[in-house]
Amino acid sequence: MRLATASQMVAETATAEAHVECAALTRSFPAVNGTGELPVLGPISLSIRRGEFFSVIGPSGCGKSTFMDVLAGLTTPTGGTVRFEDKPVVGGTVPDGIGAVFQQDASLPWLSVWENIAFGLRRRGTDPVEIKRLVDYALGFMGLTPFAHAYPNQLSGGMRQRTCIARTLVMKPRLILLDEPFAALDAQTRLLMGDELLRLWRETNATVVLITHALDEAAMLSDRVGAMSARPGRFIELIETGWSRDRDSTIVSDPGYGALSSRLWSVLRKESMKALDHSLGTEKE
Ligand SMILES: Nc1ncnc2c1ncn2[C@@H]1O[C@H](COP(=O)(O)OP(=O)(O)OP(=O)(O)O)[C@@H](O)[C@H]1O
Repeated sequence: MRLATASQMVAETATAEAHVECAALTRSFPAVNGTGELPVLGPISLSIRRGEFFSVIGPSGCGKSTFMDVLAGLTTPTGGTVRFEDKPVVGGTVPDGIGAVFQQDASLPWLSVWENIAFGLRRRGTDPVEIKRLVDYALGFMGLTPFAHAYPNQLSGGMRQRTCIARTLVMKPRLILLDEPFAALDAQTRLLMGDELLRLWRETNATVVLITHALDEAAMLSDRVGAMSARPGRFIELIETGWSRDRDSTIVSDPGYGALSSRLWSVLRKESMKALDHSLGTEKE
C-alpha cells in the first residue's frame, strides 16, 4: 500500500526536524528599464523538513529558479534569512552539505564519464582509493558502468544528466537541490529518472528540493508540493501528498494520483493566467 496511514503521518510530523528554514525571505533585481527594483521572490516563510522530498511548482517566471539559487547560496537574499542546518546561507558560497543539479547539461566535455563524476571529489582532496570506490558505486547505481570511459558527446541527454546527478551525489550532499533536471528528457525517460531519484532519496536519506514545471512529476515524487504565486513568487499552498516512502512511478495508476494532479493544476491555473496576462499586458485592474 502506498498511501501513508494517518497515524504514520502524525508520527512523521511529530518527529520532523527543520532542515531548511526561510524567514520573510525576499529577492529583487534592478528593473530592466533601469528605474527601481523588480521584486521577484517572497516574502517566503517556510520550513523544509529533514529527509523531506519537497517540490516547487509555479507559473513561468514566478521566481522558482531564483528561490533555488538563494537556497543554494548562489545569490544573496534582499531581505529575510535562509538557514540550512541552523546556519545562515548568505550567498556567495554554496554551503558544505548542499549539492545542486540544473536543467542545463553541466557535464564537462573534456572529461570521461568516470572523470566527470570524480571531479568534485578530486577538488575536495578525497583519498584516491575512496574516490574509486565512490565513483564505481555511483556508476553502477546510475546504470552508467558500461559508459565509464565514454565522453559526454557520446552519450544520450538522459545519460549526460545522470552523469551530472552522479557527480553531485558522490559528494554526499545532505540537501539536494534540483532545478528542472529532467526538462530536456522525453516522457518515458523522465518517469524512469523519477524512479531512480526516489531510490536515491530513500537510500541517502537526503532532503530533496525539486523545481519542476511538470505537475505529474511533482505529484508522483513529492512528500509535499509548494505551489507558488505569479511573480513575486510566494507559496500560496503547501500540499501534503500522503505517499509512503516506497513509492515509484507505478503510482500514476493509483486513484489518488489523478485527484492530486488535478488539485495541483487547479491551484496553479489561476496564477498561470495571471502570469500570462502580465506578460501580454492584459491585466484587469
Ligand atoms: N540576475 C537577474 N537580473 C535581473 N532579473 C532577473 C535575474 N534573474 C532572474 N530575473 C528575473 O526574475 C524573474 C524570475 O526568474 P526565475 O528564473 O527565477 O523564474 P522561474 O519561475 O524559474 O522561471 P521559469 O519557470 O520560466 O524557468 C524573471 O522575471 C527574471 O527575468
